Amino acid sequence: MKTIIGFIKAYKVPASIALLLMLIELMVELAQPLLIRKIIDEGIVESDIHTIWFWGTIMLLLALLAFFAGIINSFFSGYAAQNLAFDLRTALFRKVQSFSMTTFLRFPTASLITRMTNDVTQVQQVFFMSLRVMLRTPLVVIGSLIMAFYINPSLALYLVVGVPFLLIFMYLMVKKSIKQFSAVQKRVDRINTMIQENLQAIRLIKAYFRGKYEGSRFEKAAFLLKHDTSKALRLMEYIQPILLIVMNIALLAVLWFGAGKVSTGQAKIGDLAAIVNYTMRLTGSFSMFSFIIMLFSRAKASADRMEEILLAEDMPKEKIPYNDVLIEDKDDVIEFKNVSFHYPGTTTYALQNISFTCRKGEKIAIMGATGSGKSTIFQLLLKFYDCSEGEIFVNGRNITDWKAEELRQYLGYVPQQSLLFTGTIAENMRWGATAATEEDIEKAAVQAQIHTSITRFPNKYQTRVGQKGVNLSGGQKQRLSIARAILRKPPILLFDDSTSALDVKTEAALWEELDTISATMLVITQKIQTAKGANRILLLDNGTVAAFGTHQELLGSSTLYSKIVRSQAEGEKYND
Ligand SMILES: Nc1ncnc2c1ncn2[C@@H]1O[C@H](COP(=O)(O)OP(=O)(O)OP(=O)(O)O)[C@@H](O)[C@H]1O
Repeated sequence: MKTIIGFIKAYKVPASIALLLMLIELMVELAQPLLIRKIIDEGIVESDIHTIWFWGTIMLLLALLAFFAGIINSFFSGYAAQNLAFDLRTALFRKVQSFSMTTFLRFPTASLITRMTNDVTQVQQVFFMSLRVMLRTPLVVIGSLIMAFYINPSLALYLVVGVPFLLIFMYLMVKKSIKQFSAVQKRVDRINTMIQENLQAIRLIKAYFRGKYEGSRFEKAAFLLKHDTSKALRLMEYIQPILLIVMNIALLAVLWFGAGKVSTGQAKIGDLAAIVNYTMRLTGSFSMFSFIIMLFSRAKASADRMEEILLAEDMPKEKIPYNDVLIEDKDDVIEFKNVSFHYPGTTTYALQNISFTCRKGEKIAIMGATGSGKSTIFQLLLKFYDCSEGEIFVNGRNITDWKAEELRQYLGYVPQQSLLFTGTIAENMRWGATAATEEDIEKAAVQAQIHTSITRFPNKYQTRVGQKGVNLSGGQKQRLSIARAILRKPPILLFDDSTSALDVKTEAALWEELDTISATMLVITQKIQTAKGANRILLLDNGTVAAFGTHQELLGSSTLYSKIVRSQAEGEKYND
């Protein structure tokens, strides 16, 4: 909560103005029964029409003052609450961007989305309501009690009896409901996860005819959300009647004993009317509490969830000085020295004792069965994770001495899954190289074998690709991702099975073009044909190096490699 309060502090000026205006409303509210008392005792009882007119006009003017104070209060409260929501959302987004991969994977994506949307809205609403009415409610309670004592202490005592009981009762309710609303927000997370997964996998669901099954899964999650929300709200439903019972008993006592005092002359009729009026306001404020408790409990749960993100560990601050100067070219551009690695939270090694070197300008193919650790090699090279054991050198410098930003400028990465952003083709290509000219873009597209396809679109490079590039084929998306990486002209290119969707002819043409680029390349592939085009092949088996050498060398020395070659040759024969 402390962190969120830090954000609120930035709006102390508009919030203070709003609170000041709210105090004006409050004072008018508390003055009304006093004025009523005056009108009854000095006007009605004394049959003085002038006094009735005078105090009646004052009452009207005060009501107008409260009306305008309320309008201006809404403006300032709205301004502060909207800006708070903006600040929280952007801070959360920036924080998530700064996460290390380990921290990022700790939070389900849908939960991050809920926290940046729904949770922020909960806090925004409560902040607005606090400045408008929430803080007024306890003040009305305190103010009404003080005024009642001021008018007639012995009658006011009847009101005081119930208040401590109600306060303790409400404290216990808040404690319980915060827990229940945290559970509700978790259910919202779950629903968001399901929606996200389903919309992404809509083709698969249709193809497998699993719409009904997914529908019933969603129904179950939606039912649990409804169930938990009702449970949390039910708690609130108990509060209202209990508050009303206690306060109505107090009101009856005031009326009963008040009537006695009026008849014996110990109190005036106006006093009794004013105290009854304060009691009604007190009751109204207490019943507002149940609503406030609900909003507050929900917002507290949301604030805690946001705080979890804001205080989560981000990438360790790098103490390495930024090295703008191009690093001296070394013959061995990449070197893995006895590298072992297991993902955080697991004990099984994804890579074990990996050693290999890649020379400048060389193209190395990385092969191996699925799960053998190929992509993990790239994850380590990109410094998404630190090695558990061993060392990695890029251009002779240990990557622990590379600033992540500098290293990633040096590496062009084409991920396994082609990801495109909503925008035009040109925007997608320029995404990693903002200074690229139109000629640069076209050249990269030609090299990536995508230029001809792009020119066939009516708007060519200005064609918009939908969410994740839905209007492009798998192969087109892969080539666009490759074009995006080579447009940055990095000295090292990493391809993670990025040509899997290409036909043999297009892929051959692609490598012919890419081979003219002077970059060093690491190419993860499943295809012997692609591997044959590389200078050397690194064959992984269950996280270890099974073989490393040229195609010919491996044919002679590695039974695993020969087996893969034979099986793919047979597959091709079968295809013919
Ligand atoms: N984020 C992660 N957390 C825990 N384990 C992981 C994670 N990513 C991968 N692994 C595990 O590490 C091992 C190597 O995975 P990796 O993705 O490197 O394999 P791969 O050879 O690239 O497979 P594929 O060809 O299917 O892409 C696998 O056993 C995998 O389950």
